[in-house]
Amino acid sequence: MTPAARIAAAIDVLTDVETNRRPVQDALKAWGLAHRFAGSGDRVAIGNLVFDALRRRASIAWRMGSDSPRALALGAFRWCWGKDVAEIDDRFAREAHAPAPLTADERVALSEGSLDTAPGWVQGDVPEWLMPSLERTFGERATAEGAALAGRAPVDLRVNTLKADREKVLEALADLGAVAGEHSPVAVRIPVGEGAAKPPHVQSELGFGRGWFEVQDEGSQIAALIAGARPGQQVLDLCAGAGGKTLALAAVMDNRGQLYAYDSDKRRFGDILDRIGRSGAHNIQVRAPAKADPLSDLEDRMDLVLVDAPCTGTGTWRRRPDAKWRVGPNALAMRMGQQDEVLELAIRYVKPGGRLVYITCSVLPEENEDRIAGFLDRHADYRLVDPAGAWVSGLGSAMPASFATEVGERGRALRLTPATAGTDGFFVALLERTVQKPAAGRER
Ligand SMILES: C[S@@+](CC[C@H](N)C(=O)[O-])C[C@H]1O[C@@H](n2cnc3c(N)ncnc32)[C@H](O)[C@@H]1O
Repeated sequence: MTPAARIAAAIDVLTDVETNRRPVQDALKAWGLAHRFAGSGDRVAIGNLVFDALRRRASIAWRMGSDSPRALALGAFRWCWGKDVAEIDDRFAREAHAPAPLTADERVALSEGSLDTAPGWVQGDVPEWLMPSLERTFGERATAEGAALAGRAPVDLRVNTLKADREKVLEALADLGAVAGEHSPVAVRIPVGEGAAKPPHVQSELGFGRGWFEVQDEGSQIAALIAGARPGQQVLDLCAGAGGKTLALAAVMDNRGQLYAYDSDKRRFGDILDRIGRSGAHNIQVRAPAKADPLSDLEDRMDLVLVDAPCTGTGTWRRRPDAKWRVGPNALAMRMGQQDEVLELAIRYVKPGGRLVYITCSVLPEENEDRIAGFLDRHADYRLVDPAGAWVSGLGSAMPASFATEVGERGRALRLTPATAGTDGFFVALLERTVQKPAAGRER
């Protein structure tokens, strides 16, 4: 397919996403099934253009004076892929299956469209209703943080230290341009290309089948590394999903002790058993929800309970840009309720002196600092542990000061973002249950 025909296809896919309210991956798949002649390079290019258009939807719409699928695709080609109007005009005139020629208004917008007078939420490509929350989190940096969340994300791998070390993985993936991650000592990063560049398919590498590495954002790795799991401990991953953090914890525990992986929705386990098999971890028990409480034997016994809470996923907007424009106030309120609920569930299992680690992949204070402040108000027998010490023990380096976030007057938690850490957005609060009984009136 010609580049112009790919733009036409991207317009079709964006139209499908808009009119049928379809997830973008489903719309891309449907387009592929209906256009079997398209090669893999075409599919990647069309997908890249669609994702870029959604990442920068607000700023493109502002410059184009329209948020139609055509305006978004043209704008992405212009501002995300760096093509000028002359090239677009020329391609549309010459190439087969091109979209209709540019109108005079489109030509003006594409050559002169500017963000100089645009509000912060447009410049940062964030939903307008969330701007106050982002300003609460980031202050004056809200626009820049939003813009960083509107970029493309690299492919991050976590080296599985049960089977390999970082040197070995770097060597095996040298052809893909793999480099060591900046913070996590077990991170390998494959930088993302521009325009129509194909992302690496790391699952077809031999090292993947051998269990040498897993795909996991460096921020998610850091969350697991600072949680404080130790070999020989009893650990519960209460919101395990497909086991991304479970596997990272298993590697830290070096196959010693016991790790329980639970999720209230068994469909979320996905391929967790295959992943565990590949990883060489022998100390993981997966426990599925059942009529009789499947976790009752763990009460008051866990050294560590990890709560990787359900959240709006605002920290993963680079990877799921369509979710950015779909999330609304009701979804946020629902998540906050679930977060309180799962924290209340988690404390059943933490032993006196044990640790409760709360994680979200969100940057909204409503899901992070507010939830933890509320939790600490309700539970006098918990205190917040500063992440700087945990960072030193878990990562073997000093935590950059800008990664700390205040939880009211209660202490500090960790916040990572694409702008500050080059990772997805993550929040991690380390909570410790005191050994003493709580004061009267503040029972758990
Ligand atoms: C952020 S995802 C977990 C991702 C996973 N830990 C990983 O690293 O790949 C949150 C998970 O929490 C689960 N969940 C939500 N409420 C829960 C509850 N009350 N108890 C246990 N799991 C819950 C959801 O089903 C979902 O799979």
